[in-house]
Amino acid sequence: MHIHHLSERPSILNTFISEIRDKTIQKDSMRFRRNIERIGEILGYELSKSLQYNSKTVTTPLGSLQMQLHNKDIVLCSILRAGVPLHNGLLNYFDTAENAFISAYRHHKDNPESFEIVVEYLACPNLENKTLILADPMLATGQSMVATFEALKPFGTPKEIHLVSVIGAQKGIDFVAKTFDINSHLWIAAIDDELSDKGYIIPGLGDAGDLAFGKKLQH
Ligand SMILES: O=P(O)(O)OC[C@H]1O[C@H](OP(=O)(O)OP(=O)(O)O)[C@H](O)[C@@H]1O
Ligand SMILES: O=c1cc[nH]c(=O)[nH]1
Ligand SMILES: [Mg+2]
Repeated sequence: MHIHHLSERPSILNTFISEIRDKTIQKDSMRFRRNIERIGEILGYELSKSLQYNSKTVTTPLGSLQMQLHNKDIVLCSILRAGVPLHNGLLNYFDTAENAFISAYRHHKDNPESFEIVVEYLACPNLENKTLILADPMLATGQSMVATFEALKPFGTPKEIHLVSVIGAQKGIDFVAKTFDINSHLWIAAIDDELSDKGYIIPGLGDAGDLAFGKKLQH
């Protein structure tokens, strides 16, 4: 898997990452969602440099020219709930993409430190020969990404796969790198070293779904 760690080189991206991490600024949920969306726009722009382009004729009022434009074969799939603002950011740029949504949540049985990933809702177009972008802002253990990938298999074989994430733990990245094809890509804004016993990224940012949409009751 090709790993593109985009904050390795400082840019305006760091401002948005610092705001979603900052324990005071992140409490403004509208700003939190918008920052995730802005990061999605930046990750989408960087990802776009690796897509396939074809020469197309563009006609202006004064003449015409050839331009390299990307194939409109993208399926954008995000994992509910925290994936929604990241999805919106990517869709701002890949505005003709087809869309897929999947729900994956951590179900804690008896022990709060152990959980399984439950996939319940899935709406997906045909993936055969498409460019699949899988988006989830947090890549902690990597289990949600892998469970999603498994659930999407009956919908066809994409010609290329791009994972997009905001913050990842090195352990989770190593796990997904083992599962996904060697030619797939991970576009990630920041990589942290640690994962807590409860599967939280350290220093991370906390619970992205709760910060974007509010606390949920466990059921
Ligand atoms: O890499 P993993 O260990 O699988 O963890 C990452 C998952 O955790 C978060 O979702 P969460 O379960 O908190 O659901 P939510 O979006 O509804 O808050 C996040 O959005 C990922 O889907
Ligand atoms: O640190 C983490 C891990 C999983 N999900 C989150 O929202 N945050
Ligand atoms: Mg959550």
